[in-house]
Amino acid sequence: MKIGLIREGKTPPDKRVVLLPEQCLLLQERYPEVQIYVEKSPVRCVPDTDYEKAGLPVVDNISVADLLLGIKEVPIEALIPEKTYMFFSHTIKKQPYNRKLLQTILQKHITLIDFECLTDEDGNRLIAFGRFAGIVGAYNALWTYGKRFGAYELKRAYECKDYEELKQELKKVKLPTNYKIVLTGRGRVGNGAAEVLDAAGIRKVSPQEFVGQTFEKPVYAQLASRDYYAPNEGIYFDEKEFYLYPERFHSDFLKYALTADMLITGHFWNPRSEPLFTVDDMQSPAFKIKIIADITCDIRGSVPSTIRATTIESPVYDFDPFTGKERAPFSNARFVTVMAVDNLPCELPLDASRLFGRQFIENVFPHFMNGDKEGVLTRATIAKDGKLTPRYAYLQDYVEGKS
Ligand SMILES: NC(=O)c1ccc[n+]([C@@H]2O[C@H](COP(=O)([O-])OP(=O)(O)OC[C@H]3O[C@@H](n4cnc5c(N)ncnc54)[C@H](O)[C@@H]3O)[C@@H](O)[C@H]2O)c1
Repeated sequence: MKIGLIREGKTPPDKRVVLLPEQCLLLQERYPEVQIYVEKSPVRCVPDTDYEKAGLPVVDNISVADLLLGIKEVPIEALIPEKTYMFFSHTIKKQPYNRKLLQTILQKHITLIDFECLTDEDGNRLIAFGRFAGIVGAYNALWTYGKRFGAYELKRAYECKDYEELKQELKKVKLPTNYKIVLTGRGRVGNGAAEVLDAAGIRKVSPQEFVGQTFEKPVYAQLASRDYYAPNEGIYFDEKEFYLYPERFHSDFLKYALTADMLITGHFWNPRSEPLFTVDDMQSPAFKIKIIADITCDIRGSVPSTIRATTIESPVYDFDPFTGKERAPFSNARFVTVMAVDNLPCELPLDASRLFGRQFIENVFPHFMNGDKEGVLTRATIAKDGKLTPRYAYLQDYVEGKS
């Protein structure tokens, strides 16, 4: 099997890659029938010469490979007919900006396997960048505090060579006594963010302690959905019911908003759920949060002050709860500063790629070699032989331009 690592072609270019040189060698060692080719790229976080040094062919034209691996959407003109591609296509929610991409994939008889759709039988994702989104998101939250209050200067995450250097930077963080950070989510993002807060020496306390006590040191609490959503009827919180019928639950987050200084989100949010709080809540003098790092980053979703995503170059804006408008960062003590970068793992591309590659080798590639007996690849295949597969047939009207 010939695998190709493609050059990322989206603008701005993404520096991440599916496999680092040593991971390519590992895959070839485990599966001698595999040969990996690398398309030349001036932007990848690993220079072409590192692949060459590892003895991997670095080529101008990747059409020699059958299975092509990338991260972001492939430019339409670069799509090679009849190949199998794996990347994040961002088409399964009928994203209008990628309609042409899916149309072209079908026209060119390309097999598209989407990384986002690779799950086990219980629906758990097998490969994702969440941990590094959490790590960079929490770091950016602490960077924002330093800037807003002039307390310390951190390098930006993308200026750090790697995660190790980022952890060294965290030694500069100085938060006041009893500074309280509330963190939502206990999945990949939530746990990645918790890693950074731990590395910054911020003590973890229970949600009950967080609300009810004062502390000599800065603290954080990591919340599960049950800690901040309550059933409309009865008192028993059933997680399965919450995932299936979020409209049967209401937000109980305000008790945290009245005691926390900073919010970092890392939960998954269903649009049928209530937001955590409202803009009216934010107008109350008792609403204490002044910095929100919304890693979840659904626009006007669970956090009403996230009125747009921000960029790595310009990661924060202020939100004025009294007008509902965006303002210049750090421009007024009454405003809430929002960090809503939606491509956080790109700030640490090498570490994020390494983790992704590891998941690819351990959780994904074996399914190519075992005849996909568990149906993992089939479940994630959106297009094949010029047609949508049955699982994704609901995209037909989107492809036809009808929705
Ligand atoms: N800003 C960025 O750059 C960036 C990057 C990656 C992911 N994200 C976002 O972060 C969020 C969390 O991602 P993750 O990888 O940690 O997900 P995950 O599945 O690992 O964890 C999700 C968390 O949300 C909770 N949750 C609440 N309602 C849920 C529901 N209906 N279904 C599933 N889980 C539910 C889970 O209990 C869990 O704690 C997602 O919205 C994702 O899009 C943002």
